[in-house]
Amino acid sequence: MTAIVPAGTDGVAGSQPVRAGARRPLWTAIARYPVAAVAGLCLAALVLAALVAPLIAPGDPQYQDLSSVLSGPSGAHWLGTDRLGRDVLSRLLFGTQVTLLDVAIATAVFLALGVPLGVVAGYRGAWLDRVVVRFADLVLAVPGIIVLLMVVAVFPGDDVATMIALGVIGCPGLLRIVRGSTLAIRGELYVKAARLSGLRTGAILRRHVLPRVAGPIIVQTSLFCATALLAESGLSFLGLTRPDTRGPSWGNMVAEASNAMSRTTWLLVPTGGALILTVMAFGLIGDAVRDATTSRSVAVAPLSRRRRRGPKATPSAPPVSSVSAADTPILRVDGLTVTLGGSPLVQDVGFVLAAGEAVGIVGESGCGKSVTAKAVLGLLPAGADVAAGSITFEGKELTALSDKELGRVRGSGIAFISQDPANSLDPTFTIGSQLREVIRRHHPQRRRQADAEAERLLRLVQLPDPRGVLRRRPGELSGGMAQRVCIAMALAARPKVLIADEPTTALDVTVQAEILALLRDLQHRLGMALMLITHDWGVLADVCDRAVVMYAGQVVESASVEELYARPRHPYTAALLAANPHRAPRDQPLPSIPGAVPRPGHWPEGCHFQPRCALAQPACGEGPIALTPAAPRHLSRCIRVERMEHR
Ligand SMILES: Nc1ncnc2c1ncn2[C@@H]1O[C@H](COP(=O)(O)OP(=O)(O)OP(=O)(O)O)[C@@H](O)[C@H]1O
Repeated sequence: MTAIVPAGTDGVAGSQPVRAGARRPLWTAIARYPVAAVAGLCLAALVLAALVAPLIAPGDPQYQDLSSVLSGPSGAHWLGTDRLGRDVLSRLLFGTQVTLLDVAIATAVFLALGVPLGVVAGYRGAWLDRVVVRFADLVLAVPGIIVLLMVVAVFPGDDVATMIALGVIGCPGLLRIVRGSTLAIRGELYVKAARLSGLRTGAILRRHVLPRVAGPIIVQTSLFCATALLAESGLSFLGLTRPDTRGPSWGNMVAEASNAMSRTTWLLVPTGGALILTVMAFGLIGDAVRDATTSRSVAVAPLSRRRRRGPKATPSAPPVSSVSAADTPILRVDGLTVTLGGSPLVQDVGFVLAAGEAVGIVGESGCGKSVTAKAVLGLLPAGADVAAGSITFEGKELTALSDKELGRVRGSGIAFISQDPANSLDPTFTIGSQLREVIRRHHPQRRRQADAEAERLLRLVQLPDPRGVLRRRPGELSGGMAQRVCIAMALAARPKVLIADEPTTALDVTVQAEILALLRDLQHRLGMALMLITHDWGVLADVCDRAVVMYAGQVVESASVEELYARPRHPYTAALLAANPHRAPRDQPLPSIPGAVPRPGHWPEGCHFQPRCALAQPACGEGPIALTPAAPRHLSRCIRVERMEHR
């Protein structure tokens, strides 16, 4: 057995952070680009000038002083006058109002279509994604200028209609970028962890997805604003939008200046300069946000994109019984077969978990341990389905539940902790914020109460300085601390079953021992059932009461841990135990099992282990072998079980 070091402070407070540096807020990151900051200030000044134009403009923009036409800058007219003697500064200020309002309309439509459609398509996937992508392809395929001219023809002089059309034409670019970013974020472990902790889709999108796609959205928006500004000016220059008689815009001021070009070139300077500077400001802000978001992602290191959410499990066929009776089972898996593309990933898997019991699922890599856990959580990979069998939690059939109902069970009934704590937490938010949200999701309460509960949970998982930890971001925590926070989050809803998928794999040895001791302690104190996935017999012996051994998608043996250690009744268990470094004689080479676990779709007929088994005989390959009692509360899937007894 592995010696467990009592939980202490080693590897908790003193360990090195998992990632260097905390995630900087976007605005702080942008502030590092002075040119962009100046561009931002210029834009802000422009918006302010547009808002207060009636107060600061020297005169009426339409007032004609025919005694002073085409005059240059003077004390009376700071920016001169046009061909009708109208004050250029006043026209520029009022024109800013019109032009910026038009740009704002187009941008609002661009954002209102691009962001929600992109996020929903990327997050939901399936048919919704296909419909949204087809819509984007369709809009992209239609030449934008033709659409704009058609709108201008149908709504002559209506700049609002033209700007709405511009927003629609521009949105597919944004939609595709947001969709792509959301697709990547959806696969992140912390999004999966948020789903497992029972957070609603809206809350996940708001808290975990939108902040991460904000950078690309701002970049695209600033570029679109520049395009909309040029398009608006171009169309009004051509006289295709709002006529000059309804007030100036930058476009019709440029048109006026070009008509007077043969007499003076000055008229083009104020409006042309304002246009160029504004387009440049949008571009510079876009560049700065892009650079800032890139450097932020580099600072926090790429997150893993491993497991994706699968479709809802389909109701199963009648169960094939392959489990022993146990005291008040809280979780019961019976005859479970999961297929992917018609080929089984796990087959006829059965086991029970009694309330307050710790059961270990053990086996080599690729035997189906994680697929079984994902089936229980209703989070199978895309394309995988429960083809047969039943999974009941407190007597409720989970395979028949809707996504929403399963969401309620996840987190509050069955919680999950993964092997990758660092990536299970959203790097953008503080630990306090993430923990508080999960607490309030399951038990609505005031923020102050939730803060106190968060602190209590961090104390429960033996984190020193819980208040300090609540203020930190995941990047500032060591691996051991991050796993303790994940455990605290899993416990927030007071679950009855905790599934831990190799929870110590990513941690160093001392911290591994501390986390295992913590899990065992919590399981006893809270009376929670624990399903621990591991390939380490030492871990199993330290934490679990019973073990379920899996090989090539099947349960091949299940019994109490002591019984398995003392009297394994399946050659695979015996071979695994013999290869266990904790039990092997020191001065002899460690025995290994010849060959490798066959991949799904390549399982042999009959016993899946027989090609690697020293006891195999022709009958082992003749047909399916059932999991049958080999001793009281001891099941084995082997027809040579008697031979095992006499070894
Ligand atoms: N999304 C997927 N697509 C295709 N095959 C998959 C997928 N997920 C799992 N599998 C296959 O299913 C089998 C069981 O995988 P699973 O992850 O459950 O194994 P495991 O026993 O948990 O191994 P490990 O200890 O390495 O996590 C493996 O052969 C794996 O390649």
